[in-house]
Amino acid sequence: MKIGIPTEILNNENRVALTPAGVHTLTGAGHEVYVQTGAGEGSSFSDEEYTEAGAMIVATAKEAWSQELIMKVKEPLEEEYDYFYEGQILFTYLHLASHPELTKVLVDNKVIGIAYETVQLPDRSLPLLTPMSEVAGYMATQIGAQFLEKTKGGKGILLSGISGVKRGKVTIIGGGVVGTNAAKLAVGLGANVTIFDLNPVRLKELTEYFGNSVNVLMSNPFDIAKAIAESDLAIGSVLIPGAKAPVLVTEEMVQSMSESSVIVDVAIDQGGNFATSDRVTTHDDPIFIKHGVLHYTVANMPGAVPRTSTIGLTNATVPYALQIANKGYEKAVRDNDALLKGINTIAGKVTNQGVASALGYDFVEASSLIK
Ligand SMILES: NC(=O)C1=CN([C@@H]2O[C@H](COP(=O)(O)OP(=O)(O)OC[C@H]3O[C@@H](n4cnc5c(N)ncnc54)[C@H](O)[C@@H]3O)[C@@H](O)[C@H]2O)C=CC1
Ligand SMILES: CC(=O)C(=O)O
Repeated sequence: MKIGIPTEILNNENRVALTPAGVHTLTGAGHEVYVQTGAGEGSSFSDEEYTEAGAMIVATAKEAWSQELIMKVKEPLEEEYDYFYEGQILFTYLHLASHPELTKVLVDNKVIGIAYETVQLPDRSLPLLTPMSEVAGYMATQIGAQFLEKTKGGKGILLSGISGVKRGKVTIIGGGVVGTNAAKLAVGLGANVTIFDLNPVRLKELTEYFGNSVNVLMSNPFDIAKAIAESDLAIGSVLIPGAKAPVLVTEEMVQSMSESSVIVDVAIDQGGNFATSDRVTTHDDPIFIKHGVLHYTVANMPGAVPRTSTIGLTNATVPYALQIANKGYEKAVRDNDALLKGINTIAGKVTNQGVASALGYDFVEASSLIK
């Protein structure tokens, strides 16, 4: 199969969909990989390294986009919509529930949109989201700690505290991959950490994992309101796969936070968990202030640590890309239910229940549209 790797064009998106090692695996299996010149630069992979791994370097985005299978990192931007064509296989993060225009263009052009974030194993885990969630979880605490510094606009709190001075409070809503990694770093810094989750099994796992170093609580509006009011740093990491993110922190709760506290709404890529997260920010200009609280709502946080993220992403995606390329997408998804769950659009239909409900499309089972 012919595989295209365009350069990412989102603000400070320095990741690329494949490392040279990933290219080597695909070309070794007999596929042709076309990498747009410079696509790996942000992750410190040169055109020469891609060539050595067996890729062909192409000069333009159009050439990369005109292949059969397009592998990307982020959801396409408006400037890229003209590259869509009927039957094209697009394998990338899509987050369609919060992107109605992109959904319409994919549907109108009958693109086969396979979203990394909805590929789901039988145990309900999300193997192509997990590596970037690990990154974003660690970053959420790291970034939150930085923006609590007075020089960055924060209230001037050191999360660890010092002898004789109390430590900072961190509240994490959603104890999945992002939430757990955010908590690991916050505990490491010595903060007073509370995690909320709704799933009793997950609550038990978190309690066993963290012991007494974290307060693990059942998610409900009453206790979330109390925790948020006392938080120096609040992190949003609740996901319902495919669907628009649930808003669990109301505007009133944000108003109850003290001046210059910090919110990092990691779930912003699906719309965000805070009622006040009304815009997506960029790495160039990551913060806005509402009710005196700093909001960080960057939807491509791992783009800031591209070397780690590109390698982690490629490790996860290549086995699936190989199945699509070796068998063709129809047989690949028939043989692998996890990959079937990744299909969000096909033949002009929306095939993810969460996306269909969020955007008002009829939901059609992907399996009914696969030969
Ligand atoms: N902004 C960025 O750059 C990035 C954003 N993300 C996003 O972060 C979000 C979280 O991702 P993961 O941690 O991988 O998901 P996950 O599926 O591992 O975790 C979600 C957790 O939310 C819990 N949950 C569901 N409903 C809840 C409720 N009402 N209250 C409390 N908890 C509830 C689930 O039980 C689960 O433990 C996703 O939207 C993902 O796309 C991930 C990576 C990068
Ligand atoms: C998950 C996602 O959208 C990202 O890593 O940018």
